[in-house]
Amino acid sequence: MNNHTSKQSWTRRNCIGKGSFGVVNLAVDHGLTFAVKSVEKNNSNLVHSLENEIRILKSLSSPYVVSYLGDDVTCEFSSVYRNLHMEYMSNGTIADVAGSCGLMDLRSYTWCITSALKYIHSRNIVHCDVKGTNVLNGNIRGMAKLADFGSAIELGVSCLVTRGSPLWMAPEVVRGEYIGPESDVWSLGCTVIEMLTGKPAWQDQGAETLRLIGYSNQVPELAHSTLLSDDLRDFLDKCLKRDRSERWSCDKLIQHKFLLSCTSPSSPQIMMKNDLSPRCVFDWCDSSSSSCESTLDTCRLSMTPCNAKQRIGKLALNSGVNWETEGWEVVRHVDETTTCEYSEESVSGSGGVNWEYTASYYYMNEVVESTSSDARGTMVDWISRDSLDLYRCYMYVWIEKMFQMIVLNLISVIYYTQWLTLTPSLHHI
Ligand SMILES: Nc1ncnc2c1ncn2[C@@H]1O[C@H](COP(=O)(O)OP(=O)(O)OP(=O)(O)O)[C@@H](O)[C@H]1O
Repeated sequence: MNNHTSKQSWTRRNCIGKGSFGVVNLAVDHGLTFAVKSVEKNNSNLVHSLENEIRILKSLSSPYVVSYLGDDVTCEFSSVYRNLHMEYMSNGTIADVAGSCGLMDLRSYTWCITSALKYIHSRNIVHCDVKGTNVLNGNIRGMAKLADFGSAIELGVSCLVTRGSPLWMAPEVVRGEYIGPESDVWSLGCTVIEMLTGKPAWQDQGAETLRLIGYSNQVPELAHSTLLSDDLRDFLDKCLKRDRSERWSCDKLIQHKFLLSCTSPSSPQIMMKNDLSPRCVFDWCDSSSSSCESTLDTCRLSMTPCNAKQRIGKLALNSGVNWETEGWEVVRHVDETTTCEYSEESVSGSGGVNWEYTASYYYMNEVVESTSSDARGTMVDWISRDSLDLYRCYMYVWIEKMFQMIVLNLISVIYYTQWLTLTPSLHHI
C-alpha cells in the first residue's frame, strides 16, 4: 500500500483499541482492511510520539513486528489527524489471553517477543514499552507480533527520557539512569509473568511499587503455577536480574532451553519439537492420520493410548484375515534364546534399526509387503501389527490344534466302532 498523503481514499471504521497515545480504528481501502492509529494534529506530544513510531516502524521488517503500511494526514469532521497505517491483527492482544494460555502458547509467544526484540536490538532500537497489550496475537495460534513503537528509541539518536509502563519498567529506567536493550529484557520477564498469571508482575500500589522496583532488592514474585517448569523459572531468572549487566541478551535468550524446542512460527503450524516427539510407540503422531490434520492440539489429543487402541482396531477391521494356509508364511523365526538384528537387506528402508525379537512371528504376505515399502515411516504400524499378528498367530495355531484333535478323535471313533463290530465275530470264532 502506498502512503496516503493527498485525498483520503480509505474509510475509517469502528474503534478497535485505545491507548494513552492514540486511537486505533479499523479502516478499509478498496476492499483492503488495515488498522489506523490516529492522533489529533494539534496535540504536539501525541503527534511527536506518533511521528517517532512512524519513523521507527517504517525502518523495520520482521515477521514478529507489526507491519507498517503507510501514513497520512486526514481532515475529518473539522479536525486534522496524523495517521499511521498498519497491518490489522484481528485476534486481540496477548493480554486478552494472559492467565489462560497453556505452556505451549506461552512458550511460543515468548519466542515471538524474544525474536522481535533480538531483531530490533540488532538495529539499535529499544522498544521501551514491552507488555501484554503491546503484543498482538497473530492469525496462527501461538504467533504474536510486537506493536506500539510510540515510546521506542534509537540508540545514539533519541534522547533518553524515562518511558514505558511503570509496572513493566526495569529498575534502572525507574531510577532514570539508563535505557537500553537490557531494559527491554526486564520488561520481557514481566510480560512472561503477566502471561502466566494474567496480572502484572508487580502489584500496583502507586509510589510504593515504584520504590520497590527502583530501589529495593526485590524481583517480581514468581506465582505458584503448574506451568512454571524449571526451564521457565530459569528463563525468568535470566531476564529479571536487578543488575542489568547480569541479564541475558535476546541473542542468548533465544537459545535458552525454555525456547529451544520452538521452531519458527512463520510456518503454517507452530511446531514444538519436544511436544511432538513420541515418548513411546503409542505417542506417535502418524502423518497420514486424519486426526492430526488440523491443529497441534487435536494432534496432541490423538497421541493417546486410546488412539493406539483405535488404530489397532482399525487394522483388525481393515486388513481382513486370510485363514487359508497358503496366505501365511514364516517371515522370521527366532529362537527364544536368540535375538536378531535386522539388516537393511531384510527390511528395506529400516535404516539399521535394531529390531530385537525373542519369540517366533508369522506375518501375512500383505502385511509384510505394506510395511517393507516404508519400514521407517511405519514403525508404529510394525509394532501395532506385531501385537495384532501375534494374536492372529495364536488363533491360527489354536484352530490348527483343534482341527488336529477333531481329526484324531474321528479316527479313533472310526477304529473303535470297527473294533466293536469285529469283536462279536471274533468271539464267535
Ligand atoms: N495493528 C493493530 N491491529 C489490531 N489492533 C491493534 C493494532 N494496533 C493497536 N491495536 C489495538 O489498539 C490498542 C492500542 O494501541 P497502541 O498500544 O499502539 O496505542 P497506545 O496509545 O500507544 O497504547 P499505550 O497506552 O499502551 O501506549 C492495542 O492495545 C490493541 O488492542
